[in-house]
Amino acid sequence: MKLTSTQLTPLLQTLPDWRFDAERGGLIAREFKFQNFAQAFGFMAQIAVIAESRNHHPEWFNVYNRVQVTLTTHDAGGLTMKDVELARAMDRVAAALAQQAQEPTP
Ligand SMILES: C[C@H](O)[C@H](O)[C@H]1CNC2=NC(N)=NC(=O)C2=N1
Repeated sequence: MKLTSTQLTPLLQTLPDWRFDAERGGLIAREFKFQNFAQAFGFMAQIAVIAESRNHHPEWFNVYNRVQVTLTTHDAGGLTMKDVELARAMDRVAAALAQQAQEPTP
């Protein structure tokens, strides 16, 4: 079910790296930047598994180490909790990859 603006406002505050855009009934967008293509593609591979299991899929665009993501729910004509939850999963996976990149190789 499409989130109302009253529901959306506090949820968007929990997604500070995402930009809300009112186009197409409402969408959120974020650009992720990784160390290289392998890490960007690793992110996409992890998210692909999650997206498939939830039957909720991102719109995204990748060039080298950048992944530009747009989330919306076409079926609902705007943003739903599925988008919020997928955004959270993306933030979590990207943060974990950034963390791993910091660690010295064993
Ligand atoms: C037919 C299929 O269930 C629908 O197209 C699903 C699949 N994944 C989806 N993903 C997203 N982001 N929005 C949708 O509305 C959507 N709908």
